[in-house]
Amino acid sequence: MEFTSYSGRKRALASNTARKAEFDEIPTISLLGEEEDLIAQLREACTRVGFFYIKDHGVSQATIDAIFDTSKRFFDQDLDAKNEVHYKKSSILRGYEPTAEVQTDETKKPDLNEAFNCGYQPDLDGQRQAEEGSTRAPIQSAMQGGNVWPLQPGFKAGVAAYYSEVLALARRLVRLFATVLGLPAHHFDGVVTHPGAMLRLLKYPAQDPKQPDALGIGAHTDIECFTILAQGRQPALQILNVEGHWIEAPPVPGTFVVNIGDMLARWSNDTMISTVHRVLNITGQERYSIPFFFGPNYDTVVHPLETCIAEGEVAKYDPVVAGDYVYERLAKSRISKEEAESKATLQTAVAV
Ligand SMILES: O=C(O)CCC(=O)C(=O)O
Ligand SMILES: [Fe+2]
Repeated sequence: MEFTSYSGRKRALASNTARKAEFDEIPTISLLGEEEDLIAQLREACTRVGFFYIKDHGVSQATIDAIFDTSKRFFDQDLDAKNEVHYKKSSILRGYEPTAEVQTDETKKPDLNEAFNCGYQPDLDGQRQAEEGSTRAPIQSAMQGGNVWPLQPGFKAGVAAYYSEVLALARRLVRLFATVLGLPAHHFDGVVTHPGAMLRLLKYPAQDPKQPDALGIGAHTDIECFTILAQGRQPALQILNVEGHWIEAPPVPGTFVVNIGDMLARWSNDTMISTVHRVLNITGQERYSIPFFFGPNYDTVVHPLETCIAEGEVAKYDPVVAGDYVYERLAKSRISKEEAESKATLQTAVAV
């Protein structure tokens, strides 16, 4: 058996069922660790597994509990209220995704989850700084546009509180990852000022264990640089390890799951690995989760870093504008090719 992800990579699949992870198969890393040790642990996790838990991350439990509560109240509304912010009303695929409208794995049925997506806007960023006038010509990307917000009282405030805290954590991870890649810690600071960072609220129904062709979310690799995932109480996330076995990544109180996405794999010339994962919720109960997908400012040109190309090696990927890459990948599992092609802003000149 084989699985081909959107990035074109093929991965071997040994079987279709998941087993419990062996101790240390998905490492847990404390962010309070001493810097040198922390970098060594992150290097190991990012280059060998692509998935790990972080603890002592600094995001308050009260904020996490509040966003899960906000999420539940959003999904509890009737379909008409949720469809007011349907993602097809947004030019950049933000808003509400009803169940079975997104097909992440083309070999399976559409995903069972319902979702709500929103992206960066300055009032969600507690660390925002006035930007200095840039001298370079602006690069347009296909992700130009804004969020859509439901009318639900307290929704935006609840999202903003969580988004701001998790964004600060993401910027901290960016500096640690820069160090892991042999760069100065502040190397990426200038390209994460208004980052392509998408927060996604997810609700998975309890699925029929006898219908394995429909998944909560089909097997995939994430699009952006890395994901910080808050899991609710139900274990359902599975990751495909290097031997081709599905292993469970259950929720662990006090932790987030962090995984590397395809954009950072490209940027690091595959030094960091983007690991296939899926959600199969056969717990008999509804499941909620909240991933935060972090990437650079959408106008950033991402091409393999010199420090990641060893002597005698070549860059494995062509340059991409971050926003174009994200739009193209989101569109692939959401809208028809014709709809995507008719989008005027997609005619972006890639100036390198
Ligand atoms: O819900 C989860 O645990 C994971 C969700 C996920 O993989 C995604 O939205 O990309
Ligand atoms: Fe994912």
